[in-house]
Amino acid sequence: MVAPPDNDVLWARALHFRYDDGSPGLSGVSLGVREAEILAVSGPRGSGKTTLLRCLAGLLPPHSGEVWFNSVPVHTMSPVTRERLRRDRFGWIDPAPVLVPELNVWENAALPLMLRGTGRSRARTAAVEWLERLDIGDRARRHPGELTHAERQRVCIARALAPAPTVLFADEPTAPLHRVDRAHVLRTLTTAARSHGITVVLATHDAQTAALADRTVSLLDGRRVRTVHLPPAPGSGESEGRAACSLSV
Ligand SMILES: Nc1ncnc2c1ncn2[C@@H]1O[C@H](COP(=O)(O)OP(=O)(O)OP(=O)(O)O)[C@@H](O)[C@H]1O
Repeated sequence: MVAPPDNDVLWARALHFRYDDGSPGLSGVSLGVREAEILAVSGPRGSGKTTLLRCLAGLLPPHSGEVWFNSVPVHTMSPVTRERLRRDRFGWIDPAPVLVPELNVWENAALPLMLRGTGRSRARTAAVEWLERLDIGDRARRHPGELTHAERQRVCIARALAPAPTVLFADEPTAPLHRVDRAHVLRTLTTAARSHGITVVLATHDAQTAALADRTVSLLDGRRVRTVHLPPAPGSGESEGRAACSLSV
């Protein structure tokens, strides 16, 4: 095993993953994520973004390849150790909001902190602070069933940020939001990450969202690719746009 570079908080080498039904999820993806970096993973639907995030977060063990977190191998960890790593160091935002219906909004947002052992009162303070930053502080005592879909997603984002994870995996985090809402929530998320030194791995198929990141890696059919914009063909007008092609890297 080759140890990863010191300044990469996450490092993956030659990840391969195939689903039980034979669908190829990843075919040899390597990448490094630097500390406090916001890295966008872009690509069309089905290109492997979710699969890559799940492998990096220790949710899916790759069939081959390596994942390292802060120079510690994740791919050889026992399931219990990986679970503890996810609980204590990682945050996760899904494209659709999933909350515990029996708990109110602040209890939902405080849940990961309480699972880490933070007392109820401190956890509530931290959760409410994040709910306020995301403009839903006034819903803190409501239950998820009383919220709109977009409000529930904001709660999920507050829940992921409240414990200040070392790495936040955000899989299309603003998919359920309207365009105006989306810009505000993304700005809150990226500003929070930058001010707290949180590393973010953000899956998105939206170029505007990817533009907020420090760097983008692109996937196509489970492989990393580089998109090259070709100059317009001689004689064609600018209005016809520019062709692009993807090269495996
Ligand atoms: N649970 C699953 N079982 C079987 N195949 C799957 C499963 N999840 C994903 N796949 C397949 O693996 C490939 C990569 O899917 P993945 O969800 O990682 O892509 P994605 O880029 O995140 O797509 P999207 O933007 O639609 O979420 C696709 O061909 C997909 O159909």
